[in-house]
Amino acid sequence: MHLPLNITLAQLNLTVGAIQANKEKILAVIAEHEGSDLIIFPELAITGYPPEDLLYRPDLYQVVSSALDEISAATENVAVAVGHPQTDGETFWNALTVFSNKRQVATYHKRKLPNYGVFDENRYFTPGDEAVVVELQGVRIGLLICEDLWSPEAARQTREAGAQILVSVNASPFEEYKYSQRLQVLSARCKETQLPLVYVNAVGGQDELIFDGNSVVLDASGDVAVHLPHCEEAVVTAHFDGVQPVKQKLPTVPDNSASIYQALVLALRDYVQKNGFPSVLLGLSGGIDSALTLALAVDALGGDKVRAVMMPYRYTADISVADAEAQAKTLGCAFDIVPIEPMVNSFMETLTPLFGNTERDTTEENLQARCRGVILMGLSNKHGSLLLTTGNKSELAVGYCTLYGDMCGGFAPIKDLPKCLVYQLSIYRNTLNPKDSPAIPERVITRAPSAELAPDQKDQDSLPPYEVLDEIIDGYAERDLSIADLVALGYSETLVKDIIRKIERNEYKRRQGAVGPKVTRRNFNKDRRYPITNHYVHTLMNSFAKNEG
Ligand SMILES: Nc1ncnc2c1ncn2[C@@H]1O[C@H](COP(=O)(O)OP(=O)(O)OC[C@H]2O[C@@H]([n+]3cccc(C(=O)O)c3)[C@H](O)[C@@H]2O)[C@@H](O)[C@H]1O
Ligand SMILES: Nc1ncnc2c1ncn2[C@@H]1O[C@H](COP(=O)(O)OP(=O)(O)OP(=O)(O)O)[C@@H](O)[C@H]1O
Ligand SMILES: NC(=O)CC[C@H](N)C(=O)O
Repeated sequence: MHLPLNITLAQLNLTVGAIQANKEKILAVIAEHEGSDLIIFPELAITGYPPEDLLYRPDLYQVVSSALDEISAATENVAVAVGHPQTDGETFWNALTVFSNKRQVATYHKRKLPNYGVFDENRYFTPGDEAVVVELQGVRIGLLICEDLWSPEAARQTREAGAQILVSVNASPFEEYKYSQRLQVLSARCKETQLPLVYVNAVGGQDELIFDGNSVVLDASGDVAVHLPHCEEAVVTAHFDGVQPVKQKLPTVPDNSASIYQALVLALRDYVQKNGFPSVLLGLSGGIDSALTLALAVDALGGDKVRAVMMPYRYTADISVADAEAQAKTLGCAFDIVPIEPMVNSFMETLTPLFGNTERDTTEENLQARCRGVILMGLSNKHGSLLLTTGNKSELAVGYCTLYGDMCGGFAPIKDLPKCLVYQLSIYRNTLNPKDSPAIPERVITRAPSAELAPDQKDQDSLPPYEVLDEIIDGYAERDLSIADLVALGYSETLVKDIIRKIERNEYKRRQGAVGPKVTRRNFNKDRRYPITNHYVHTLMNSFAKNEG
């Protein structure tokens, strides 16, 4: 006979390195949920995730230890499971401790350390080597940490050690379609072990990572009984009748566009707020990238914290100025028009004699982008406002952006969105406004994309259609397809080789670019760490030529 059990899932937004503030947040939840039997916090809750090389600092462990003492002292009426790094001076573990009755009941060490994609846990931690099960109200609870669940072994061993309910603490980052992928994995573990699972994820933006929450309780058949919201903090108590979770009303799961959009809003808001910026600004061109970035910024921070600057030059169409102004008005943010003609002319006067008898080329185009960068950085410095840079994944892939020009900025909200996804999210965002006041003017979505750096310039003068470009980038950079694979998909060899060369040649540019949130399965940051000085592209081209010959 088991007593009813109440388990509280604390899906909190914690801040990396803010050990005292994180502890205070944890203590506040404990004080509010003393009627619960067990409160569960996310993976490495004390330090936030991922603490990266902070884990090398010996002083970190002293601060963690005194925070844990305070948490332990608050557990007179409720048990608490809290994640933290731990060391004995030589070995370092990713740990989960259960406190109850003001004492440490058990500490579990993560057995499966993720070391792929954005993860680096082998750099810091040694894997644990045993299952840990604690008994609460006569129910045996097995402890797991995030990656432990992504293969069958650890959950199976925990069941063999006597667990009747699995509890997992997590810092599982968002990417497109991650929720359904995660649910399949979790559900498989429940079916294999025939045990229910309480899965508590972190929420919040942390540099390029977004933790999307979506904590769940699954029953022993792998069906969802409790589901916490996407990209919001939430503390929810799940009720267990014996070892069976009682089903609660489930929230609607946002579709692909909504889930990405909300994740980007969270990432932007947390980056700005956690880094202490009072406001943001951006260059608003009348094009779709800056328009979507503006909508995200206003949704994240409110119009009063956002400034848009239109900086026309002689190639800027009147409709670009009109659309930029209309959008800023609809979204209620500050808007300035600052023509760059005098600046460009002055630079050209100085540079022309130095250029000698050279032809006009992208140098002159880059100068326009750089004049805009100087204006925006001046405003950023003067007002302490963070400059948002507006490049998307397709442009950054092929280097279609100017260093120290439109790449100026401290955060890049859409850097991991291929251009086609920029369109998809813009169309989605417009469904949230009344038809007569779209968040993004319709013409911005329907007109042909242009950098407006030369007369009548269109992106497609230098690049293939974005549907094609995005497919090739996805195939080559995200799925590691070969030239032959891409040609077999129907793309011309010349085009495939040209895009691959551009991708490889522009690693240096991406490396200098601002940080921004991961959305795709493989971003150009932690997920794909390519050398800058790198001749593999020649190897690739040569070996393809040989295969063909
Ligand atoms: N491996 C390497 N390591 C370090 N630095 C390297 C490098 N290779 C070149 N560089 C340096 O980088 C410089 C070239 O880079 P950069 O100055 O950026 O200029 P670049 O890549 O030559 O030109 C920028 C391109 O982006 C297009 N654009 C610009 C602005 C906005 C948009 C848009 O639609 O959004 C498009 C523009 O039309 C042009 O085709 C060279 O002068 C060289 O010194
Ligand atoms: N006339 C302009 N006024 C203000 N900012 C501009 C202007 N032109 C370019 N920018 C800034 O530089 C970025 C690069 O934009 P550009 O127009 O060159 O091409 P894009 O990548 O198609 O971007 P967008 O779709 O926003 O126009 C813009 O997103 C914007 O932030
Ligand atoms: N922190 C972790 O162990 C995360 C790894 C895991 N595979 C995930 O993305 O959910």
